Amino acid sequence: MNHTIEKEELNPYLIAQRQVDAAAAKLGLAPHITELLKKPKRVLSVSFPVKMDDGTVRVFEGFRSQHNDAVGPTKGGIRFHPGVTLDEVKALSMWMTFKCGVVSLPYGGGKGGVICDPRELSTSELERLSRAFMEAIADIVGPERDIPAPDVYTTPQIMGWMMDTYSKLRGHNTPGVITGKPIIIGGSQGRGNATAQGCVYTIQCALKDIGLPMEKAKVAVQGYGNAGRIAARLLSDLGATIVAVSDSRGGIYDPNGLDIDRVEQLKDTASIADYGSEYVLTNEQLLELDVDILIPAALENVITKENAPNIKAKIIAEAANGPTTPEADEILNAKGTIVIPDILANAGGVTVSYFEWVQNLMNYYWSEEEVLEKLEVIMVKSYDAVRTLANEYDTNLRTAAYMISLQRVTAAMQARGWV
Ligand SMILES: NC(=O)C1=CN([C@@H]2O[C@H](COP(=O)(O)OP(=O)(O)OC[C@H]3O[C@@H](n4cnc5c(N)ncnc54)[C@H](O)[C@@H]3O)[C@@H](O)[C@H]2O)C=CC1
Ligand SMILES: O=C(O)CCC(=O)C(=O)O
Repeated sequence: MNHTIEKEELNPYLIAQRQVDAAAAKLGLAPHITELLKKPKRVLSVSFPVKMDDGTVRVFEGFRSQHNDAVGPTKGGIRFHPGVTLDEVKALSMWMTFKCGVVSLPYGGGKGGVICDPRELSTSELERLSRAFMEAIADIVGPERDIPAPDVYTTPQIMGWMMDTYSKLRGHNTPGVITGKPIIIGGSQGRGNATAQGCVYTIQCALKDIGLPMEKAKVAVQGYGNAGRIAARLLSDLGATIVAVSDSRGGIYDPNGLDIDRVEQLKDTASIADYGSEYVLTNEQLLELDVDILIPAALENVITKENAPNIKAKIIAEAANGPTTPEADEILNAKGTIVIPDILANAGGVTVSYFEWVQNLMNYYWSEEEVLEKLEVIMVKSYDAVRTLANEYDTNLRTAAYMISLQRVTAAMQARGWV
């Protein structure tokens, strides 16, 4: 008997390349085009010193990957996390290219990351680290080159420090170098909620597809930060029942629905675990709950071939980037689970980042209503286009989303005479 269990590939860069291969094969793309789409155009790796409050100096390592700029300048967030790797940042930059393609933004994809744990740093250490990283990557970013934004454990305040550093280096105010800034220095109305709001628009489309009213939907959310916390709030306001949420320390579950006001208050003042010991569950258990909608909104590779067979949700809305492995995807597709892929489900963030950049370049600012109205049009139109193509090619939403993007980026590369 053969007891060999094949180990699942969890390197996000190799996973992103497999996703490109799957869509490229459906489109019949030439091998050299596929090869180009599977690698970043430019990667910068930096080490830089930061003075700690106790007088010592620590050296940090960070990366900025620019995947493809055929459609326009590269765009994508900066992650501060102890688990950041070069391959992760490369994958995230690829996903940004295809995300911008699905929602038709005039951008390519970029991403940055610093290996650090901001939860262990004081505010002044975090400020020095943020400014030092921006200084280290300043030569390759800029409003017409590559425009960063927030991602895991980075905030509007960090974007503000980075914009200030870049502006000082250039000798003039340059708000368009980064998005997700505080409103007072050129941030956009609606950017704070945008990732979650965009995700909610796509969930509304998917609920229509399966004929389930929002008021009857039970939801579990993994990750309680910018994407997950706001998604839980917005869905709760629309009448859904949020039965479980979690953060890096674990989760809470009440089959009758959590009191979202109380959860938010606990997150701000103590820990969500203080909701009550009888409600506590693990991040792994949360994924397998009997819910209608599951929103992974934390990190990569949480839905694998190990737990995919036990997942009961009818809809998985990937607020996080890369939460589902290709093997898990196959299992979920076979079960008929609707997986709204990351490059569509969480594209609301970069869409409003685009609006922020446009406002910075015009120096003319829009109301929150204008922003949300424009965001909804883009998200619904993009979902419909992906759904239509998926039906036409008898494939899943992820492959269809990639097909739309790959076609767009390929057309841009051809128009420039690259391929
Ligand atoms: N912020 C944005 O605009 C966008 C974020 N995303 C993606 O959404 C995901 C979350 O990002 P944000 O909400 O911005 O980050 P965040 O830093 O605001 O929140 C992250 C949340 O995840 C939790 N978390 C961390 N490790 C965890 C673990 N192992 N298990 C469960 N929870 C864990 C944290 O406690 C925190 O609640 C990431 O995959 C990010 O790339 C995607 C598009 C845009
Ligand atoms: O707002 C942006 O430019 C990008 C946000 C981001 O990093 C993402 O969509 O994964």
